Amino acid sequence: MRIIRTIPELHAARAEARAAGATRVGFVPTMGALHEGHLSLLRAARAENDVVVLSIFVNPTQFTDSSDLDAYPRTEEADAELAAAAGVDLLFAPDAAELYPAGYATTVRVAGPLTETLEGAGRGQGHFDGMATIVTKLLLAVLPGTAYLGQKDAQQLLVVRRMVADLGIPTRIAACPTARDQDGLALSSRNVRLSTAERSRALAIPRALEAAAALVAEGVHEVAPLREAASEILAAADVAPEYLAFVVPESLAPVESVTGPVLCAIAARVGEVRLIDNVVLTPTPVPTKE
Ligand SMILES: Nc1ncnc2c1ncn2[C@@H]1O[C@H](COP(=O)(O)OP(=O)(O)OP(=O)(O)O)[C@@H](O)[C@H]1O
Ligand SMILES: CC(C)(CO)[C@@H](O)C(=O)[O-]
Ligand code: BAL
Repeated sequence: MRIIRTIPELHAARAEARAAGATRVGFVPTMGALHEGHLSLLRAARAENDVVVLSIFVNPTQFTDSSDLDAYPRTEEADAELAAAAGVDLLFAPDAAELYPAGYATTVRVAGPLTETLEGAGRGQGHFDGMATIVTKLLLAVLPGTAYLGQKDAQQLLVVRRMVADLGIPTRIAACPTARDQDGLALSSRNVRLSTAERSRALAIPRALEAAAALVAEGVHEVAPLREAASEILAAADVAPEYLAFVVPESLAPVESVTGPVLCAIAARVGEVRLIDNVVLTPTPVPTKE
């Protein structure tokens, strides 16, 4: 595995690989502090490509809360070991000056409801502006055929897909399922900042999602009772959601009943740590009469 710090070096490594006959380039963008969720993305990339590129960059422009940026875990050495073991060929780990040199002045903005609601409302428009900008820059630096993103950040996935389509970036965006700990908590780099007590309270988030999914499986399709059941579980753990949303997965428009796939998404602060998770609810088919 080669560790690469600059964009020209990355372009050269890419050209070298292509000259050697490696045509399929898979890319996994991350902010590091790698966990099994990231590794599942790398496995998907490894299975489908000749060259796997991983980027690790804690992008300052997508953090709208400076204490969140300061506290973001950074574990570069352990990350490099995990990446090499996962079969990464090129680890792109630039510093901020490489991606935002003096005089940098360009922002990529995906406008409209995809970025105004949920995470956009909670973290501010700057979050998705910073994310879209860095993902564009990373895609241009890596020029991958496929980029692998996690469904845990469902809204990010939608925003990236919109942006790639709008800008005509020739990269397929592959969505990978959310990897969870055995107890159901979605893996997240921020989980290391939870105390033991906070971590057990945080379990209310996947349990609330599971409760909504279980009710749908039992044939409850109105959102009101689903919301009530999920809210009760969160409240019992003293977790106040920033949002508990039931929305159309492609448009994020709110729904009142589950007549097709519905994204149920939660953001909640547990102690100092803001966590997100989601599940797609699918209505049970109505049995047809003989
Ligand atoms: N549990 C998970 N399962 C699958 N993919 C994940 C998981 N957690 C993160 N990812 C994906 O990994 C990529 C990099 O995410 P990132 O580095 O922000 O990790 P993270 O653990 O989500 O961090 P944080 O939750 O602290 O923002 C994103 O595409 C994200 O959706
Ligand atoms: C896609 C990403 C690497 C851009 O900084 C980040 O938002 C993340 O880790 O999900
Ligand atoms: N996991 C999405 C990137 C972020 O939290 O900023």
